[in-house]
Amino acid sequence: MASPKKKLQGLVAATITPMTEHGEINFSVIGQYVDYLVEEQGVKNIFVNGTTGEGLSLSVSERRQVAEEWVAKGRNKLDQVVIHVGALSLKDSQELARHAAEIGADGIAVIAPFFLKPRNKDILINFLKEVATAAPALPFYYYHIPALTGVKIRAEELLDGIQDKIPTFQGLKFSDTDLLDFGQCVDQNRQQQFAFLFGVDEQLLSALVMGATGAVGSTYNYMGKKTNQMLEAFERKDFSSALNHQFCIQRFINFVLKLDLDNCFCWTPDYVLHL
Ligand SMILES: CC(=O)N[C@@H]([C@@H](O)[C@H](O)[C@H](O)CO)[C@@H](O)CC(=O)C(=O)O
Repeated sequence: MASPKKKLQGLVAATITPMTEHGEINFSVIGQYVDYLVEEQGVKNIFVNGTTGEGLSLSVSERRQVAEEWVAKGRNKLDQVVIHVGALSLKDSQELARHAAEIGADGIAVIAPFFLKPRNKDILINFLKEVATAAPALPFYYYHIPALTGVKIRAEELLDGIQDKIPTFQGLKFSDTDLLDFGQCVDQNRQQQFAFLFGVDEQLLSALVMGATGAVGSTYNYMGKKTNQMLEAFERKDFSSALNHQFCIQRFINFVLKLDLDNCFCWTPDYVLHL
């Protein structure tokens, strides 16, 4: 079984993929980006090529290069670099999983295929297993984001017996607001050492109460420091302060939502600069 250096916990920034004005990846800023996360935001884990990183809009070649650059620039600075390798093509996904292992990533994550969707848990597990098998030494995370994939198979159902099928399964990245499903994932797997990573930044405090062990999100790129204050308050059982931090984060996110930005889905620091 894959054994990570240590369990993935705390904040994980879902990184933006920096682009030039000509639509090419701007590799030159990734080193500075790592330093910014670590030094200014106190965030030492990253999730690359996910939703925020627009991994599914990049070519396989671009995804490989982006992953390589983050791993290289994060070496000896970041704790863990998880690469999202989900794709509609199983072969692409397997190639990206193998590549993540070769370059020394700390884990891989996969979303459900979202065009010809798996009709049930077994079909989805089989797909995930085929990808996980391509990187047998890497911790594997399932990335549950039903609002975007349209795959509504409950995470709780998926996790039932998952390590029998996917021995490298290490945790769940849960990007959904269904706290019943999330809570039951935690409750029914207390004997396991899974990472339960919540992905709705504006509701993280509720998920901490349910047993989240960490969080993956876009806003930790620039509100990592603030969110870390909330995690610290929660840890010392100062729930009033934790709630104040969460409300502050919510006010920001609510403000951005009200901007009604046409076709803008990513939560980039540009928004912050406009505040
Ligand atoms: C749909 C979406 O982009 N969700 C974000 C959240 O961090 C989200 O931006 C935040 O909660 C604000 O709504 C993350 O769950 C996505 C994520 O972790 C990723 O980029 O892979």
